[in-house]
Amino acid sequence: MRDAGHVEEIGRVLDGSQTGRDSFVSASWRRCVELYGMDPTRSDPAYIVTEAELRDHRKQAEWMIAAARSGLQSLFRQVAGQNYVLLLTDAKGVCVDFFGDDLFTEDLRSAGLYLGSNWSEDLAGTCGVGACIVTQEPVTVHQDDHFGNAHTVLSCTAAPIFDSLGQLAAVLDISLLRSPTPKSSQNLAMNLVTSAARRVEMANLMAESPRDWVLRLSSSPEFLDVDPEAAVRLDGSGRVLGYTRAARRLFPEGAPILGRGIDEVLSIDVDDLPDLMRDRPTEERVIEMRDGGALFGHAIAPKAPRHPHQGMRRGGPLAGLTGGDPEMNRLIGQAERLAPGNVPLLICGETGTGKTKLARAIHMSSKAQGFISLECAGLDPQTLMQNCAEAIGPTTLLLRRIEEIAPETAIALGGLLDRRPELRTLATSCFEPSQIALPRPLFHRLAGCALSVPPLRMRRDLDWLMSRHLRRHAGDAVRLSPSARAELLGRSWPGNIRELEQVLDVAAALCVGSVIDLLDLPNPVEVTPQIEKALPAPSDPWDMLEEILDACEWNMARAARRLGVNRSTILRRIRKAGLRPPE
Ligand SMILES: Nc1ncnc2c1ncn2[C@@H]1O[C@H](COP(=O)(O)OP(=O)(O)OP(=O)(O)O)[C@@H](O)[C@H]1O
Repeated sequence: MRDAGHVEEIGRVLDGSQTGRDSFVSASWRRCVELYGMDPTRSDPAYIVTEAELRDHRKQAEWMIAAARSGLQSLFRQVAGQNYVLLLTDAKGVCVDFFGDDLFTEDLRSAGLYLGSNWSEDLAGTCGVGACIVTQEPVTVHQDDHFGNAHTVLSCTAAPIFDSLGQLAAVLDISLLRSPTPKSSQNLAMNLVTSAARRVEMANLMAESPRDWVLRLSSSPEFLDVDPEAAVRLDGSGRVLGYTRAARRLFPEGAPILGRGIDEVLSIDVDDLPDLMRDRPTEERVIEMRDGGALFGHAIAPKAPRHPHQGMRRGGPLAGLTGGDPEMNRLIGQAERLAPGNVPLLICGETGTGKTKLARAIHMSSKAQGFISLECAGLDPQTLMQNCAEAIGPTTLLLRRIEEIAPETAIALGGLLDRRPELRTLATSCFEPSQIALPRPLFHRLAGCALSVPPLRMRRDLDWLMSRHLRRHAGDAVRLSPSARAELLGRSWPGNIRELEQVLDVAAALCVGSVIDLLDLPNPVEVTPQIEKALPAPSDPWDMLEEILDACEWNMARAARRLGVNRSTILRRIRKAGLRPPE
């Protein structure tokens, strides 16, 4: 009776009645009859391609099968024991990979759920894979949503997988031989299959992008690094070379995406990508969208650049750091010449002047492939070693605020650099080189050349920095009134560019309309000498003298070598500190 009712309902839909079916199902039924000339009363068996045809289909889909395999395996593990079967079909609907429970092989075969079955709509009628190919959207075709009577026991949920150029490449289908009657019972299957399809697209994009930047995006900071929602692959000038399906939403509906500049839709350009790398806290990796809203970004640098300097926009990431200030131009000139070599660099300057940004730009202009960034305050020797253990080949080791390194970590670092010549250090410090309290040998290992970043109050490109920040973070329309601009140009900026950015962000949020006026500017925060005094003093390696002596079994010569001083200094310090060797 159910079969007769099904045929009768198809008839009513063809006559234009609404029967409560999803509209994509009704549309598919109409295509089956009117376009493919199918008869709902016939129970046609599944269409299986020949062995030779299957080999061809699998060969063409080889790259997708490889990209999808581990995703499918983990999805199958999640649904193990629940009678689901997973199919990966190519864009024509032919099943090229298959995961099912061996117990049901015969049942699955007779339902057409196995390798080589063709689920395109014109052969199989309304079905999950077929409807997904036509609509290019995830769908559930549940029981008598199917057109042919042969399939009305099945429930099929399918999601499309797109290649990085936006073309449909495959369909991932999760099917049940027997399912509960409500279609909503398949909501979980829908979530599983769409997430798995998204991950396959991500894996595919990553696999084809070792020489390009990839920007991963997520609306939730918690999932940014582990399971991002979308990703784009970018060339050296920030143009889109590839994308996952979910990244479409960033771009205007219907407009082409490939070749567009990422700065057209997000408030960043290619020079900002190093600031979005994983070593930065997630909450600092916020990207504003041109049409409002914000996303969290995770940029992955090319593993093997096409050529150390090739591919980046003319001038490269270093040139993007100056707006014509003569001191900055001189510094950038030095950095450009030093970047490709292996000389360890010590980058000094006040807080917020852009030392870290300069270090990242130097890394991007170097031959190094790996990039490790560590904050020295609180860094223990184990964490240092663990972070460096996985580095293979030429690697940049960025040590932020080297003046805060603990003595035992400084000792470990010296040993590490001895053993691992492929690590090139870039160290930053808020102190002048002469004020940095480090054992001499280590200091010289880190400071092959010292670069000094000028404070903002000395820079003559403040105007350029302000306009650039406003353009990227507040939108093209927002500008400064002449009096607000004059006030900002006259400030002393103890917090340097970081402070400037915060002042502009606050002003842009407070201003009414698109002009920032004097009253919109937050008052400058002056750091008083008392506050400065309260800041922790740089750590002193002599505080660790006893531990160092213990580690050297009280051998004065060894301890002297570790601390980079002579034996008599060690003896003098031992006396001064009243230390005694253990009994
Ligand atoms: N040349 C520049 N052009 C534009 N923005 C810059 C430039 N240099 C730094 N910035 C911005 O200024 C902020 C501070 O930069 P960064 O973290 O590199 O400073 P820093 O000197 O390393 O600070 P600290 O020593 O306090 O860690 C960041 O938001 C960075 O993007």
